[in-house]
Parts: sequence; structure tokens; C-alpha cells
Amino acid sequence: MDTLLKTPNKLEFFIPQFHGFERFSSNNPNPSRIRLGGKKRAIKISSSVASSSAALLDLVPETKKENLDFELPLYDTSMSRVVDLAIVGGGPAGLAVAQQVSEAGLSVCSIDPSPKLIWPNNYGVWVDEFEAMDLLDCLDTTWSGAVVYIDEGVKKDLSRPYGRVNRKQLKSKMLQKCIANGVKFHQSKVTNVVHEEANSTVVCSDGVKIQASVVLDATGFSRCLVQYDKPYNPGYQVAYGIIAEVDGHPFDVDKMVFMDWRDRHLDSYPDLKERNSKIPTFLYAMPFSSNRIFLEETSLVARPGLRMEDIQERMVARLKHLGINVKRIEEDERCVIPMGGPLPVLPQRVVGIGGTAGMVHPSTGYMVARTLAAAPIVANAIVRYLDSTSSDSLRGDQLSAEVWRDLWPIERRRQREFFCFGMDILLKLDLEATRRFFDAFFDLQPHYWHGFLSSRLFLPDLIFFGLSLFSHASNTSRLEIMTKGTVPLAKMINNLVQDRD
Ligand SMILES: CC(C)=CCC/C(C)=C/C=C/C(C)=C/C=C/C(C)=C/C=C/C=C(C)/C=C/C=C(C)/C=C/C=C(\C)CCC=C(C)C
Repeated sequence: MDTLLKTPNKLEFFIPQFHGFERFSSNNPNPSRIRLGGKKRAIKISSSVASSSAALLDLVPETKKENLDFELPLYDTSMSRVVDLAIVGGGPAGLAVAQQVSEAGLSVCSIDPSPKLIWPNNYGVWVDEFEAMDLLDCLDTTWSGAVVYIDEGVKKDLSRPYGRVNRKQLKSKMLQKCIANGVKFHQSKVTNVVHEEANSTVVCSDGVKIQASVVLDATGFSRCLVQYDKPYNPGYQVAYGIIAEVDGHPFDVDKMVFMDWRDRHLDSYPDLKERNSKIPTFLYAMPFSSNRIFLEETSLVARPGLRMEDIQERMVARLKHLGINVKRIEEDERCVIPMGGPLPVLPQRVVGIGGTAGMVHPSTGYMVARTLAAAPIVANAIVRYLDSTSSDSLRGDQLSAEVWRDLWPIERRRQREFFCFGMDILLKLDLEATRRFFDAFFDLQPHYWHGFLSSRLFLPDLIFFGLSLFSHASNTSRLEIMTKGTVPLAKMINNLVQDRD
């Protein structure tokens, strides 16, 4: 997973230029200095909120990188053995495929610069998504439901349980199974891959070369080996989050706060309020107890992405308004997630999964549950086509083409087009329009909004979903969807017509 992690220093250039991304926890001794913009933009910052923001960041501890206590069986570099599958990247996607392919008796080598490191991200999922994958034991906290604050007057109760992923437990469970199934590990970055007709050679930064029948790129947004051939112009989700010990907070500990679009906290900061009214951010919060809480100020999607300092200042103003006094920060995270954009070249010799394979939900930025659910599809395809006793047996380019086909069948590509259409509309909405949009969205039947967020609706259903959203929307919101959605709709239809199986 660390293959993908950008150090904050590497972020010191204009955000749309960095093509790899991943959420990360702060390890910069002076986080307030992190810049997402190459050139300082002419933005007025209220000095009082800026100094409170710096004071908050002073509470951020030096990062403790925690490793799991496992003895990992290492790949024997002295034997030039061809493994069935080499997986680059040991994040949730890579390990899930490693576990499942090795379960079928195939030889697997997992390559990652920090294979024992506990993933730094705070993943949230709907409980039903993890239940369907028998992963309930990998949630450390669950809430019976969630709330959405549309504005000061409208609050929606979502009766859908939500959970926080226990990263340590999930990684331990996957590693244990991988070890039991004979997966070998190699600790390094990967610099290149060279293909021959039947096998490929993965070249590592320590000079080791690993030969494999199939190479899987699971390096997240760094897109280490997977190739793209279209201009890269995604939207960016940007968020700043802290797990904090606080004197108290106003939220119900039985409900997580999925989205809080209220902006009264910005009344005393006209510049911040003005910017928020154009490109809004919301609070996402997981209250663990009355004095421990995860708080994340989030820009759902913007192009270019919002500056991190801007988000931090909005958060500080919000916490002050809510009367949340932060006593201690356990950990913080900055996250920039590219959303939408083109799919990789389909098919291609290196197989992909997760962020590298375009699997981030373009309208929400979520990925973990969808990727974990896709892991058996990729694993089963690799096992089936590598089986030399089967009539399906394939090698090289043909094998990769079949795996890509199973990962991105036409119905999934169409679904993604619709999600990109949704993202294109979200990109154009200011605060008031965003509120109207989500007011209608969360009034939909659960089948629709659950299905949309969890990638369970496919094209025919998505059309009914769109019509239903339209019928629930206020007249102003309908007009906004029509005016702002016409060009994206035409683009979607054009892409759908051109993409045939
Ligand atoms: C990653 C992670 C975990 C983290 C990071 C940070 C954070 C905290 C984040 C968070 C996030 C969130 C919460 C998100 C959420 C999201 C959502 C909810 C979203 C939603 C969306 C929706 C949409 C986009 C929708 C769309 C719709 C449409 C497009 C419709 C249309 C309609 C029309 C046009 C009418 C007619 C039609 C047809 C049929 C087409």
C-alpha cells in the first residue's frame, strides 16, 4: 500500500498534476505548511481562524507508523521460479486477491515496500456491504444509522447502519490467510514490468526480478503499471480529518454524521463563507463516545481540488461554533481522491484492481467495499484461465483480456458512465443547489439511494433512479439539474453509444 503513499512534501505542486493519490496520515513535522497549490492563490484568510487552525494542528502528534507483528514468508530471490501471480501493492485490494488466488493452490508473490504497515486510512462503510462479504468482524464501531443535515432547519435520519473498518483486524485477517496459503512476500517498490509471450518480469527497485504468469497492479492511485491513453482530468475529493479527544460534542453517539451542510459557523468569516457558498464542504463525523470523535471536513468533489488550508480553516470555525474543544489529537489524515476520469486502456497485459483500475465511485469517492467485492471476480478469472487442465486455459495477452472483461463488463462500464454524469452535475452545484440536490436524493426510496451509493444499480434501474430523483426534486432543483446536466447528459449518451461490447 505504501507503494502509493505520497509524502506530504511531494504534494507541493498543483493538485491536478499529481496523478497518483491516496489518503495518508500526516507525517509532516509542520503540517500547516502543506500546500496543495503550486502558486499561492489570492485568498484572504481571516487571521483569527488561521491562527486557531495552526493551534489545532499543533496538537497533531508525530506519526506513529504501526507495523503488524507477523513473520512474513519471503520470496526466495535465489530461485528463478515463475510464480502464477505477482501482485504489486499490499493494500486491501491486493491482499484480497492474493488470499483468494492462493486459496486455489496457485503460487502468489505480494510486492510492497511496507508489507506489515497498518493501512493509515479511516475507511467507513455501510454495514450491509461488509455483512454481504462476511467481514462484520472487521468493523470496530457501528452506528445504527446516520444523519444528514441539509441546513439549519432540515435534518434527515438515515436508517441504514454504518461502520468504521478496523484496519488492523482486516489486514491481520488477510495476512494470516495469505501466510497459511503459502503467499510469499517481497519488500520493495516496483519500477517496471517487461512482458514476454507467456510470462512477465516485474523489476523491483532493489534489483530483484520476479517472473510471473500474471501481474496485478493494486497500487491505488499511483497507477504504477497500468496504462492510460486518454487525458486525465478527474474531479478531486479533498478532506482533512482528525480522531480527537474532546470535552464534549453535540452529536448522538448512536448515529454517525454522514453529511452536515450547515454553514452558520462561517457567519463571522465572510471570506470563508463566500468561498464555501461557491464550493461547499461538509462535516463527516463518527462519534465513538461522548468525548472521542472522528471529524472530517470534506469537499465532495471539485476541479481543481480545494486547498487543504481552506478546508482546515473551515473545520476550525465549525468546531468552534459547535462548541467542540479539542484536547488531544490521536491521529490526523489528509485525503485527496481523484474521482471519475477515464478508465485505463481496456484490455492491457497488466491486470488492475482498485484505484488503479478506475474503481473509485465517481459520485462519492468511496472504493473499499466495491474493491473488496470485485476481488473474487479477479481472483476467480485468474484461477480459471491459468488452469492448464481446463479448456478455458489461456496465457499472456489473451488471459489478461479475459480478466479485464470480467472486471469491467459492459454493464459496469455503463454504470460508471452514469456515475461520472452524476459527478459532472455535482461539480457545478454551489452550496444552495447542493442542499436542494441532497434533499431530494435522501428522500428517494432506500432501494435507490442505497443502490446508487453501493454500486448495485445498473443502467435500466439508474434511469428510473434519475427520474425518481427528478420527481422528488424541488422545481428550482429540477431546473438546475436540467441546465447543469444537459451537457453532461449528452456526453454520457455519446460515450454509451460509442462503447459497445
Ligand atoms: C474515501 C473516504 C471513506 C473518505 C474520504 C473523505 C470522506 C469523509 C468522504 C465522504 C464522502 C461522502 C459522505 C460522500 C457521499 C456522497 C453522496 C451521497 C453522493 C451522491 C451522489 C448522487 C448523485 C451524483 C446523483 C445523480 C443523479 C442524477 C445524475 C440524476 C439525473 C436526473 C435527470 C437528468 C433526470 C432525467 C434523467 C435520466 C433518466 C437520465
